[in-house]
Amino acid sequence: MKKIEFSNVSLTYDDDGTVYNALNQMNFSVEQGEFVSIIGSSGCGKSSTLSILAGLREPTEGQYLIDGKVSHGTGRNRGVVFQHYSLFPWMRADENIAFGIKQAFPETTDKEAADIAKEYLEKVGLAGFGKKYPYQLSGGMQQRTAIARTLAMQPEILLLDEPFGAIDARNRILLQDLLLEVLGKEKEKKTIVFVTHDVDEAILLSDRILFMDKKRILEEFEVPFSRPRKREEIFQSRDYINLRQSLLSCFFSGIQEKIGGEEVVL
Ligand SMILES: Nc1ncnc2c1ncn2[C@@H]1O[C@H](COP(=O)(O)OP(=O)(O)OP(=O)(O)O)[C@@H](O)[C@H]1O
Repeated sequence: MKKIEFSNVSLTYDDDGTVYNALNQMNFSVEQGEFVSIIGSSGCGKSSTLSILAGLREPTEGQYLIDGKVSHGTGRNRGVVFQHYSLFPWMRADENIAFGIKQAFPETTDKEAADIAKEYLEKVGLAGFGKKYPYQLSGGMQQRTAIARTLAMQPEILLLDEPFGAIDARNRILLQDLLLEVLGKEKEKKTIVFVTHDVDEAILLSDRILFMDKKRILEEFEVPFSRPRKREEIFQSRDYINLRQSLLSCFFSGIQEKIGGEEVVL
């Protein structure tokens, strides 16, 4: 069943009278429970796509459907994690999570919200860090907290906009593995749209990868690995090498046109 459907979505930004077309007649869909990554060069419109899906912007033309119904604005069925951790600096980690829970489920008591916050902190490997303020946590720990907050709000759809983009290489690996582990344990399988520049990250995490350029989806690739996944096994397989090569070719295929020359040496 289609959980998300983008139908001829265009988006223009009006920047003080200068109109810029960021998305052009974009079409794609995501199945219920599917993990889809969107990759593409900087400025191709990935974040704009996600902001429409999150309900933070409305398409200028076209529409998007969730569960078969045209959607507008934000909603409890969607949770977003951004690259910058977006925690409230004046709240402790557990309070940040409990606040999210109370926003999503206002009927929850303070005690229930605190218990759920504790449970989710444990899930992301931060048991014992609930009383810390964001400035007392590393970037990776802050992002774990942001992921815990979003998951604790129990969205059906998880939207992640380069969530590990600001994390160092070692912690990035730990967080990718953690995300796979945590998602694998959720009762309901989430539908996920994940924006990244990182080809390896997209292959490791996704069921399908959409390559974006020229303000729309240009190609899509099925990721042929079963779950649970082991990074070492995947990265040594022939399928991985072939898929990686195909994705990199997408990135480089327009490069002559972009830099304006015939003689490109890579
Ligand atoms: N608020 C805005 N006003 C005007 N133009 C914008 C605005 N936000 C984005 N754009 C432009 O729209 C285009 C798409 O931006 P978007 O952030 O969606 O790309 P992206 O693929 O996510 O880029 P990156 O990978 O660098 O984050 C870019 O050319 C950007 O400059």
